[in-house]
Amino acid sequence: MSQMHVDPSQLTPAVLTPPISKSDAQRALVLAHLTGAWPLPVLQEEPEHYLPADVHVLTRGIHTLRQPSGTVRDVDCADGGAPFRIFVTQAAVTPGTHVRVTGTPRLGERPHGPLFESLREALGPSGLVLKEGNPWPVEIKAADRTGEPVFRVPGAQSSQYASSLLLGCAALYLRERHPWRVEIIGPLTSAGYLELTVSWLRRFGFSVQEQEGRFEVTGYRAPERTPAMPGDWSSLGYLLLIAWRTGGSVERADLDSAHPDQALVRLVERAGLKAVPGAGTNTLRMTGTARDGLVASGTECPDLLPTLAALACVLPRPSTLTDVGVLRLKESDRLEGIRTLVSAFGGNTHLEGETLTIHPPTSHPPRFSMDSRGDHRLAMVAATLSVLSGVPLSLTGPECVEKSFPGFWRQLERTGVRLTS
Ligand SMILES: O=C(O)C1=C[C@@H](OP(=O)(O)O)[C@@H](O)[C@H](O)C1
Ligand SMILES: C=C(OP(=O)(O)O)C(=O)O
Repeated sequence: MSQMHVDPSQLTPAVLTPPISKSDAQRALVLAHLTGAWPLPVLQEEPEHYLPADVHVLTRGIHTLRQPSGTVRDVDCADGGAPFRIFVTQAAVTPGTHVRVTGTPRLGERPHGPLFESLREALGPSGLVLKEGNPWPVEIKAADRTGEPVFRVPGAQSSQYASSLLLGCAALYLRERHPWRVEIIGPLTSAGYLELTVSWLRRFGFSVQEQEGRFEVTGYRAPERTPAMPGDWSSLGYLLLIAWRTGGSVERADLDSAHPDQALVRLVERAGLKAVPGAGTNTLRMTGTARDGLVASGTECPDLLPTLAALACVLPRPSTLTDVGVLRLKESDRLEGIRTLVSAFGGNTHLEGETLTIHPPTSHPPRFSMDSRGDHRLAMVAATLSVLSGVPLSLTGPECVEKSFPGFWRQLERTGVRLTS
């Protein structure tokens, strides 16, 4: 595992650029495939080295589904939760498909059972084969017919099950020309991501009816143009905080995006920070002086909580993160990761039920160390804390940022941070 030293002693203002959002791109990829807009022009225009690895993962998966059927094909989903879950449903509803899917050990450990069960319940009687290895490979032979047009799935662990199934409903609607729906059992976590899926379906011309936990695809009419791809609000979270500290700005910060992590703009206001327009379209900078702690929920914006935890370490008062249980189910146990980061920086955390309180340190340490545990967000969040505090960081495993933000280290260098191995 490689080592990186982050030296934030000579910061300078810069205009910083996030990558496109992998969550938006994954939805657009599937819908482009289904509606005849493949390959998606906006992705072709993006510099190859700036595309999140998870976008490549799903692109390869869909490419497989577009090949003539007949042979068993292997698909590697690497560490991609959403790409894997989205791909599984598309494979299950694409007649003639027979694939063997693999991924990292961590992806294999993450929960997928409710999605598999939902697919088996709806499509198993119609010929779907979905066999789990230990945990890999997951073998899928598509259903050749269908039955009752409904997928039922629990909402508690992940919104990705419902998003994946709703994209499956779009595929089945186009095939059968009658409505298909997803019924969510119990409360839905990360609901904003299912709304993101609905918003992409609509942008691609699908009609979606929503009513008390039921999401139904009821129509399709080709749109006049393919929608634009916004900058990634999860990545904008790190960059906006870095811009606050360095006096720089960020571009591609589209405030009309439907991404849940746009909540950052509202959530930091409690701490005394404000995002204001910078020079240029969709350019923002951050002003204000830290005066209080933060309050944020893992149900609203799970991927933002590690970023907010980094900010919490440099605020004058404690911060509260609620509904943190879902963080255990990500690329690493991020609840544990946040607690480790705060304590490496000299602060304290207190967990009561699903609520984590972060007490910032009274004085900053001379330096701190962090192991990313292969989790892109922990790597970028540790580096963000280093910039926010001016404290040098020794980071183990920096390369995992590829998953969502391959250009992260280059952006950090633009703002004067010196990186050495
Ligand atoms: O649908 C998506 O693109 C995502 C949904 C969220 O996951 P959960 O719904 O599992 O919380 C989020 O954490 C993940 O990074 C991306
Ligand atoms: C949880 C994440 O992604 P996924 O679930 O798609 O692996 C993430 O990017 O923070």
